[in-house]
Amino acid sequence: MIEVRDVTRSYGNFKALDNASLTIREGEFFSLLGPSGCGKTTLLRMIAGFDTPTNGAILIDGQKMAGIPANRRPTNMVFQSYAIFPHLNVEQNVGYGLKRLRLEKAEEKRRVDEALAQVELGGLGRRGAGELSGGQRQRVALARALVMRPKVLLLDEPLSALDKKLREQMQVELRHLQQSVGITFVLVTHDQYEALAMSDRIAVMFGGRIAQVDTPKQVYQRPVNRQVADFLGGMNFVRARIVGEAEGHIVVDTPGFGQVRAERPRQFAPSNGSATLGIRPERLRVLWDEETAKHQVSGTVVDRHYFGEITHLVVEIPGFEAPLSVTETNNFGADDIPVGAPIRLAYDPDALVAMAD
Ligand SMILES: Nc1ncnc2c1ncn2[C@@H]1O[C@H](COP(=O)(O)OP(=O)(O)OP(=O)(O)O)[C@@H](O)[C@H]1O
Repeated sequence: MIEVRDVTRSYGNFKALDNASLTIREGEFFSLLGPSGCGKTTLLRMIAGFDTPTNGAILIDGQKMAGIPANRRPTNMVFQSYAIFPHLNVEQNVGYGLKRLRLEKAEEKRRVDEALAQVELGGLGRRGAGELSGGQRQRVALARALVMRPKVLLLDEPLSALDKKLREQMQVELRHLQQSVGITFVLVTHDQYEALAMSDRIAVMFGGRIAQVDTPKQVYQRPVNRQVADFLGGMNFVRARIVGEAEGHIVVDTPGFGQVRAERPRQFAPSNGSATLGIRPERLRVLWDEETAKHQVSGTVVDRHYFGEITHLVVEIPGFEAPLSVTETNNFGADDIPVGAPIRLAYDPDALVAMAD
């Protein structure tokens, strides 16, 4: 288990990390997600022991890490530029870190073979580093870290150099690998899809602060504020007036959706009387022909963008301050709806999320 307790990292007056606290559980796939410069690499490097907190403490398995150098920590890091040695073959690259353990030759070979099998590179041990694809090089870098049998594997944007298709394939593989070896993975990424696809839990960070720590579904469906909602994908925002409060819920009124009961936002100051209501574009559904729904709004299509499997519609609704974005699959012909056409949209009130303003 990793505990980050009130950790700040300052450079002069600038705080790269500002009083961050979180707990990463044993065996968890945990991601640090946020835009460039939010402090995620800074936090990862401090867990690894490559950097030191200005204030606060980092504990691994209950032990304070202050003063313990990187090579004495139960962690191992896989870097973005997967720094494998070009003059060594795959086996030599993977076995490199084992040299200082002075194992018996047979034991060393057994561990290298095991690590290569874990990343599905068995049989490629004699290949030169220069004779590998990008995906294979990434696997060598992973094997090189796994061979040290760390309790925690730290990954700094490990897939960012790969093209989209390979990256998606490696995301699945990395997740399987983590489940089969059962060790804790901490991943730094600025790619929300990557974090959502792979993680047990995600810490979303902005400007050196941790905004939310939750499961992928929770951060996506129940973001604590607009910033988190926006970073994790498209979101329609509607300003709402708070007209009632109940246990764990609030009742809000909007000109467009009327009165709805919503889960009470976690970061919420009830005094100011207003909140923001959000709904994801894919939670609005086009109603065709005579179809009706209990909850629906009507408007006009003002723009349309075709993306192959889906179409993105922009819909103006009387009473709404901004047009709604709608993503609809092309199964029923959303790609043929003309701009200017009248349209009705169904929504589930449970898909509306109230956020602090
Ligand atoms: N040695 C340093 N001196 C001064 N400022 C630094 C130093 N290292 C990092 N910073 C600043 O701290 C902030 C956080 O950096 P960090 O590398 O943690 O961001 P990040 O979220 O990992 O971003 P990226 O995805 O671009 O790597 C940035 O504004 C960066 O410029």
